[in-house]
Amino acid sequence: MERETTPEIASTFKILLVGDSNVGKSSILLRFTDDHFLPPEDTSATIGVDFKVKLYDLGGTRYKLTIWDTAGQERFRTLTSSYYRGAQGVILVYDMCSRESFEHLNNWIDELNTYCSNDDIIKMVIGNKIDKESERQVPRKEGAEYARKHQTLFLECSAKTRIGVQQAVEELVNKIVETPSLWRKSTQTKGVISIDNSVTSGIPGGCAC
Ligand SMILES: Nc1nc2c(ncn2[C@@H]2O[C@H](COP(=O)(O)OP(=O)(O)OP(=O)(O)O)[C@@H](O)[C@H]2O)c(=O)[nH]1
Repeated sequence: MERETTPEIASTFKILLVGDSNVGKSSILLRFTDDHFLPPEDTSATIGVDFKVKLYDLGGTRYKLTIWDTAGQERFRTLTSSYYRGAQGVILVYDMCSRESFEHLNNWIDELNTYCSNDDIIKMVIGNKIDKESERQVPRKEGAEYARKHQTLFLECSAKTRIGVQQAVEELVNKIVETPSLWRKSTQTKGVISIDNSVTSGIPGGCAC
């Protein structure tokens, strides 16, 4: 009988979730890693930073994703610059029912440009909560236009219904894989975090961004 072999991990990618408080970053992460959605009464604001690790197979190759969920609230953002270190991808999230969170994307892009010196980093803008279509404040077209202007990937999703979540991460990882200059550099550099499937409040690390 043939024995199945566990594929080797080809590379470890660090992906960040940033955006205003309450847009659904933690919910998107939970949906992606555990296919679960917490009701509003069970959610709480992220303090500092959390991350989850997920093994991810793409085109027969296995990658380890460390996905960092950063606090949207200003008062918890004391470690900001270190979040970006060693990241290959960043997901900028807004709530499509909140024009304010969409308009604040500029601040998040400014922060990214300030703290991340790696021009190759793959960016994706995500409009979350599309299950609340009747409360929409940001037309899809406007989100897509914004992304085009800033040369980022774009998707709308719902962490609640799971629509678009898997696709978002898949598109981002695909793009990272297609940009070897990003991850070759990082895997050759010491300090890439390697922690098994657990959620923990972490001290950000990794290589220089
Ligand atoms: N209807 C709906 N509600 C959502 C969705 N995603 C998140 N929520 C709700 O939005 C609220 C905020 O979600 P979080 O995931 O905690 O938001 P966050 O961006 O991580 O917030 P911070 O940790 O403060 O930065 C919670 O009440 C969630 O239940 C979604 O896709 N649809």
